[in-house]
Amino acid sequence: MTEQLTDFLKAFGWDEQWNDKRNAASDKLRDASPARVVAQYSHAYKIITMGGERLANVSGRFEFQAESKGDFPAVGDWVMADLLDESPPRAVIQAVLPRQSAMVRKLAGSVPDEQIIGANMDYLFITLAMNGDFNIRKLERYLISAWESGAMPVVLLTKADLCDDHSRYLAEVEDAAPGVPVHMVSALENQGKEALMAYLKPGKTVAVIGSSGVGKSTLLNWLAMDHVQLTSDIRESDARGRHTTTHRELFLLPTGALLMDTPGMRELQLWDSQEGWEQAFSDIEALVAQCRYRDCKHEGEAGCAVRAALQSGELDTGRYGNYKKTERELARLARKETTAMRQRDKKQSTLKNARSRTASRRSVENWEDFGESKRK
Ligand SMILES: Nc1nc2c(ncn2[C@@H]2O[C@H](COP(=O)(O)OP(=O)(O)OP(=O)(O)O)[C@@H](O)[C@H]2O)c(=O)[nH]1
Ligand SMILES: [Zn+2]
Repeated sequence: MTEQLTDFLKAFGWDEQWNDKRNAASDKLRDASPARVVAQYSHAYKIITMGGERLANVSGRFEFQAESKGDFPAVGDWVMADLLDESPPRAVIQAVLPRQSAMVRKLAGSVPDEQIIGANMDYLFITLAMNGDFNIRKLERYLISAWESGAMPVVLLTKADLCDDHSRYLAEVEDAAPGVPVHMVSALENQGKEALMAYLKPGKTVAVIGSSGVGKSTLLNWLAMDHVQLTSDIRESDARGRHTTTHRELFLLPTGALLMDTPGMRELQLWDSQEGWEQAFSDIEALVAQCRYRDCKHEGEAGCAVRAALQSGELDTGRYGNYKKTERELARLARKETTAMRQRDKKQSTLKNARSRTASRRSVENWEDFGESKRK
C-alpha cells in the first residue's frame, strides 16, 4: 500500500494495531485489501477502501462458513475484501478482522443467535438529560451493556442549560458509575465541547447511546457541526447505476473522530451480559466478596458486608435494588438461551442426515463462487 492510498484508511481508524491483525490473518487473504464497513443494508455493505467508498457483499464461502449472524460484518468492522474492477466499483468481503469491541444483541428466540449492532468503538457516550427524565437506574442498565462491549463508557449529562443545580446530578452519576468519566454539555447553548475533545481524536470511534428524547440527534449534529445534514444530501450511484442518497452509519467528524450512529444503538436493551453486569456493579461485587459466607444471600446472615453497607448508607438501596433486579433479568435471559439452544440441538440432529446430503453439493458450488470472485 502506498502512503497516499492508506490515508483514506487511516482517516477511518486504520493503524499499527489493525495492520498487525491483518498480517496475522490467513495467507489466503494476502491479496485482499483492508476496508471498513460504514453502512449495512439487508444484503450489502458500504465500505471505505484505500480508494474510497464502494458497495460490497460477502463471498459465497464466507456465507457458507458463517455459524451465526454475529460472524457477518457489521458497521465499524475492519474487513479484508477483494476489490473488483467493475463499474460501479464493487467488492467481495472474504473475512472480518478480530473485533476490538462490539455491541452485541443476543437474540434469545426459538433459534439463539446474535447480532452485532456496532463494532470497534473506542468510546461509548451514554447520554442522560438533566431534567425530569433523569433516571439513574437507566444509566446503570446502559453501563452493563457498555462494559460488556469492551468500549470505554463516558457519561454525558445533556441539556445543561435547563438545570440550575448540576451538583445533585453529578453526585448521583458518580455513585452509580464508579470510575466512569462524566461531562456536562448543552448542545443548544454550545457548552462543554472542549472536554469532549479528549475523546474525539482522529481515528477514534465514538457511539452515542441513551433513551429517546435525551438529545442524541441534537448532540450528533452539534458534534458534526451540521456536517451530517450536509453529507446526506450528496447523491451517488449505487450498484445498479441509479443515483441514491448517501447513507452512512459511520462518518467522519470535523475533529477527525468517527461517529457511529446505527439504528440498533438507539434501541439498546439489556441483553445477556454477565461480565458487563459485574463491572457495572463492581462496588457491590467488592462488598459481596467481604461477606463472611461465600453463598451469602445478603438476607440477614451474620457478617454480611452488603447489609452493613446498606445500613450505614454507604450503599444506596435503589442501586442495590437495581443490582438484584438486573441480576434476575439476566438469569432469565440465560435460561431462555439455554432452552433455545437445547431445542436447536434437537432439531439439528433430526435434520442432520437430510442436510449432509445437500451440503456436499452446496459446498462445491460455493467454492466455485469463491474462485469466481478471486479471478475477477
Ligand atoms: N434545552 C435543551 N434542549 C435540548 C438540548 N439538546 C436537545 N434538546 C431538545 O430535546 C428534544 C429531543 O432532542 P433529540 O435530539 O431529538 O433527542 P433524541 O435523543 O435524538 O431523541 P430520539 O430521536 O427519540 O432518540 C428536542 O426538542 C431538542 O431540541 C439541549 O442541550 N438543551
Ligand atoms: Zn452478604
